Amino acid sequence: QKVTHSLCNQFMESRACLSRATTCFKVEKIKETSVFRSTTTQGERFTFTRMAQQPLLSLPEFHNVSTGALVVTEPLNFWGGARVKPKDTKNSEPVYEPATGRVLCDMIPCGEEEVDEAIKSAHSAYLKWSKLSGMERARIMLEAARIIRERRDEIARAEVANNGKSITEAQVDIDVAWQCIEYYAGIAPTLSGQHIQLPGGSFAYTRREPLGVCVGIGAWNYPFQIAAWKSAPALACGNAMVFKPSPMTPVTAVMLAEIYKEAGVPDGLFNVVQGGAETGGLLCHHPMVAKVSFTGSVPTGKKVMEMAAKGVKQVTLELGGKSPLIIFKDCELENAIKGALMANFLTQGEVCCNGTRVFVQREIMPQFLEEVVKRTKVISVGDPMCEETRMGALISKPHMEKVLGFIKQAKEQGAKVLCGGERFVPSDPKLKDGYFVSPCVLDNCRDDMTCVKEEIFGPVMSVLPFDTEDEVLQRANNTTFGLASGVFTRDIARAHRVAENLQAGTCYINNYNVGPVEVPFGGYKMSGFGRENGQVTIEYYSQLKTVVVEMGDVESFF
Ligand SMILES: NC(=O)C1=CN([C@@H]2O[C@H](COP(=O)(O)OP(=O)(O)OC[C@H]3O[C@@H](n4cnc5c(N)ncnc54)[C@H](O)[C@@H]3O)[C@@H](O)[C@H]2O)C=CC1
Ligand SMILES: C[N+](C)(C)CCCC(=O)O
Repeated sequence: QKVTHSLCNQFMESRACLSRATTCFKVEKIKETSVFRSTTTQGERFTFTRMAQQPLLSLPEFHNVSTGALVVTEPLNFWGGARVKPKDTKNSEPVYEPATGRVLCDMIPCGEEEVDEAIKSAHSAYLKWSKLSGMERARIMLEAARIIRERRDEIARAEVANNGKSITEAQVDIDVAWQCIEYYAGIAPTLSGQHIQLPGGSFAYTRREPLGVCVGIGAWNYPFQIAAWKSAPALACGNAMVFKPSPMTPVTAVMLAEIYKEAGVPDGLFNVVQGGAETGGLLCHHPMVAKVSFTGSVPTGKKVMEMAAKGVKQVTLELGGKSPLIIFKDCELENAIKGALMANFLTQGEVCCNGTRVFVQREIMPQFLEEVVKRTKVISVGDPMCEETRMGALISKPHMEKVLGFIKQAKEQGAKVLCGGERFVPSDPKLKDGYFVSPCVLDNCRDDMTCVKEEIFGPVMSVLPFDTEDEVLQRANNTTFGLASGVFTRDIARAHRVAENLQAGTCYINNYNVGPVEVPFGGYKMSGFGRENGQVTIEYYSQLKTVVVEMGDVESFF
């Protein structure tokens, strides 16, 4: 209510201010884009965004929601500027709150007709949005970033209820989301081409143009943040987007859609369709889609690429990893220990770039293990809505069982569990059916064990001893994945040499899992291609047109 009032006031003030100035400004409301444009008597154009032409869209009130209390009943699809009720509820699937195992809402997948409607809605918005200048797009995006900042807590709480991660982490995720939108808003006005001089006064220039309708397909580990990482560069370049969240986390993407709408984007610019593999397939095959950006597993990534290949659509793939973290004996041990914990236990270990193969130089192994185990044992696992909690619940019961299965298999293959690795039942009775696993450190690991080769996507750190730099580099690179890597050492030359020789899209030196939005993120090898974040991502959401201009006569051979 408070927000609604303050924005309405702002709007009324803007209108009042403009009507006071009617002698110099002709005000015209451009309905479709929700951008108010005014022309001065001198004919200069002045555009500003604001926005609330109607009472603001209602976001569910998540402010004080506690674990076990939220039930989501509003439709979770969004296109044409509004939430859309599903046409057919027959394939509905329950969505669980990971911390309690209780049903939070139903995920009702979109069928062919709905996907088609969403894509057509995106296309009509694209035709308007792509004609705005970068500055005009930027203003609206900055407003979206501001609204996210203002609603950080309620979005974070919804994310916690749906994903199970701790509120502290969810708040950071929401911050990263608005920072990403703010960052690309800053880049939007800088998009430009080149001017090339040719003989006889002729010349050519290049224009950076959008692709059209882009599809985003998200994973369940960072639901809101992934939607922002994909939509921000897409929108900055002048594209529209249809986003499909994971069927396990359908709740927060639609909040982003409402926020973009409130900020002033044309209806249809950012749409949400719910569904799983089938809906994803419909999106990838649709002839009006120009690009697919996917985050998820390697097998699904391959399918997405195959489907996109049929329509020669561009693809960005953010896939899994089994990243190495190399800790040399000359490191600052305290930081290396903190780095190893950050590399393994964020979001209950469900992070694609986690450094889950921790290579420790043999001489410092005893001190390293002692400290890491001591600190892992005191990680507070429990109610993810509590500020004190540091680790919440895994995404689903089957996923929890899969993670526990990996740990069992590791033991059978000779690994030693130094701590954790069991289902954890918090004392609070409402959490007794939650999907909690105590964070686990595995010793006595070998490179050929399943826990060292495969992505577990749970709170499991595998520790491996090494002796020399050459040996550890060879072992670290002996994987089909290549998303991230890390090295802890005080030797500056070694740090850069190791970074150069690790086959991965990111190498962290003396830290791990920091992800400022200014920095490109993406994989080598089977961890995918294309990048998210950073300036370079503009290249993945735009195309270059060359315009050649003849200033003389045509020279013809004929
Ligand atoms: N790179 C990353 O950040 C992530 C990696 N993973 C890995 O993947 C494993 C399985 O997790 P899932 O969520 O089941 O990943 P997934 O790869 O099956 O699903 C990711 C997204 O793709 C969609 N999808 C599934 N099949 C599709 C198809 N045929 N066409 C188009 N879209 C399709 C899903 O609905 C979801 O939105 C995890 O255990 C983990 O190892 C999972 C989540 C994130
Ligand atoms: C951990 N962080 C935020 C740096 C990267 C998350 C990427 C992902 O798993 O989708």
